[in-house]
Amino acid sequence: MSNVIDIVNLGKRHRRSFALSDLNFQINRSEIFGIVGADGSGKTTLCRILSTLDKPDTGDAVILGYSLKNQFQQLRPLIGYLPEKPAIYNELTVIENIYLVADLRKVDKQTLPNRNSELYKQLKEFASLPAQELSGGTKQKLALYLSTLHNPPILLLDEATTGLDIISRDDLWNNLSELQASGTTIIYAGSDFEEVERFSRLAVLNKGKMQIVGTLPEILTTLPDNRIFTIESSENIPELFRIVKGFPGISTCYLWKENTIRIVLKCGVEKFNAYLYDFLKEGVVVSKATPCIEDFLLTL
Ligand SMILES: Nc1ncnc2c1ncn2[C@@H]1O[C@H](COP(=O)(O)OP(=O)(O)OP(=O)(O)O)[C@@H](O)[C@H]1O
Repeated sequence: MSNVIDIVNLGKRHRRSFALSDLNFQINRSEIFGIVGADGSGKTTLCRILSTLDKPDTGDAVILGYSLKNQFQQLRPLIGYLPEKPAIYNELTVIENIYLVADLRKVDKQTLPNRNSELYKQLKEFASLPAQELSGGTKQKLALYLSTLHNPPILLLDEATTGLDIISRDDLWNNLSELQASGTTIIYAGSDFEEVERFSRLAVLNKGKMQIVGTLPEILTTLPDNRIFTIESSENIPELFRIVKGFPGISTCYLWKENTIRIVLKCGVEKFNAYLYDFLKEGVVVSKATPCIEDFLLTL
């Protein structure tokens, strides 16, 4: 598989501290590639650099054969970017927003119905509606259309499904799958861990550093499979949480669902069970769990 993005020693300084340091990885053609990390891990900074809006302070990325640092003008038409807060003119209608961006991108308006045609069809019924009257999901569809109407081979999205309901999310992902099938390379940055299964591969960022790159199963195999457990109880979860957290062999401990705590242990479960038994005689169920991305991120 050929790579379309080759990131080499990439770094970005904000004031005195590094928001990104020494990133190295490749993204292949037609991947849906995830950039995953906690808030503040550097996802937006990386998206802004890859979309040519910001320049790196160290290193470079070669995108479709062009240097990000030295040839960003040639790169701009090849990249679509859907930022966390898309630039949509609320007072303008859907079609006015589309025409405005078409003019800026020097795209012939006659060709618009053939560009990302399925999405165009979906938006057509709202053509004369001011953007401010659109639902969240339809507004995000408009934002996606605006960022792809110049048919970029690379599309970057930052937290694109945040705040959307499950139906709008699925809709957006269907649109992205269609773009991928037509050859677009998609890079999706987000902190919603439910989305990770949609990525062909992902890079995990932690405080601006690249922690790991791989498929989800590859990343999860780095976790100690026999040391991840859920603890369920029908009562006083905050007190149970405090007790569990006090166990010296805990690597990670977090609230998983309303009445379930999830843990990653540094030691065998027997020691943990013995510790727990000293505090609570009954009503607590400890079960082995299948590793998930949250276990990985919270163990960092
Ligand atoms: N313009 C800026 N000036 C100074 N510091 C900045 C600037 N932009 C980002 N930072 C800092 O850089 C780090 C990375 O921020 P960034 O927004 O890239 O992270 P993120 O993973 O996208 O977070 P979030 O998910 O909250 O948007 C943070 O510590 C942030 O405070």
